[in-house]
Amino acid sequence: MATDAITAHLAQQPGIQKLPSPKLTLFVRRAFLDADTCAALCAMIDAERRPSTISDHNGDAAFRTSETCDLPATDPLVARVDAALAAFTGLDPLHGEPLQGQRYAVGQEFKAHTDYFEPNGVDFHRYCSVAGNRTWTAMVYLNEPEAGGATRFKAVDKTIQPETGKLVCWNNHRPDGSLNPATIHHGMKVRAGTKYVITKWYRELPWGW
Ligand SMILES: O=C(O)CCC(=O)C(=O)O
Ligand SMILES: [Fe+2]
Repeated sequence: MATDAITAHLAQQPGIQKLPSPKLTLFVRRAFLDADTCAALCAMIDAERRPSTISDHNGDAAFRTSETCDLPATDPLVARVDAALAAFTGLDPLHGEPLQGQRYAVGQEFKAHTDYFEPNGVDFHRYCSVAGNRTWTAMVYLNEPEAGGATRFKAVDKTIQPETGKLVCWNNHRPDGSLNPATIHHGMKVRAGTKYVITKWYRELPWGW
């Protein structure tokens, strides 16, 4: 589906909320996943985590301090969540990167960044030569840390609080197809407890599954 068709499809989903901003196409759907599914995903993330990485290193070793888990697409639960994300968003599952989990302990964060790859960045070819750049991001909070851990979109002055099962998705491009710097967002420091999310990024072209 074309970008505009995805936006229209999302806008029709039950329970959807659209950010009222001309600068950023972003949707929130509370209780997208049930608590049992979220808990099972948290356990998978706990079992297989590794330090998170970034592209285009900027010299700040503390830029992304969380841990990441590559969730196996062959696992029935992961496959069900993947299919639910594709159906809800209308995005082509073949254009999706493998689903990932992210875990933030107290003090961990992912500083302000965009999810697309900078066309002039040193890592662009490495990450984008096969499937192109990222199009949409879908993220689901799997739990509620006791304090901190919100996601802040500073360009539109919007802060989203973690809530078990809450889906946030946004278009990394503007309606005219250009990359949208207003998608800049910060996974803020967890102050108490642990934060878990899943992230699903979609590409311009098939991922090559
Ligand atoms: O954890 C968050 O709130 C944001 C995560 C994020 O931006 C990412 O993984 O790209
Ligand atoms: Fe991000």
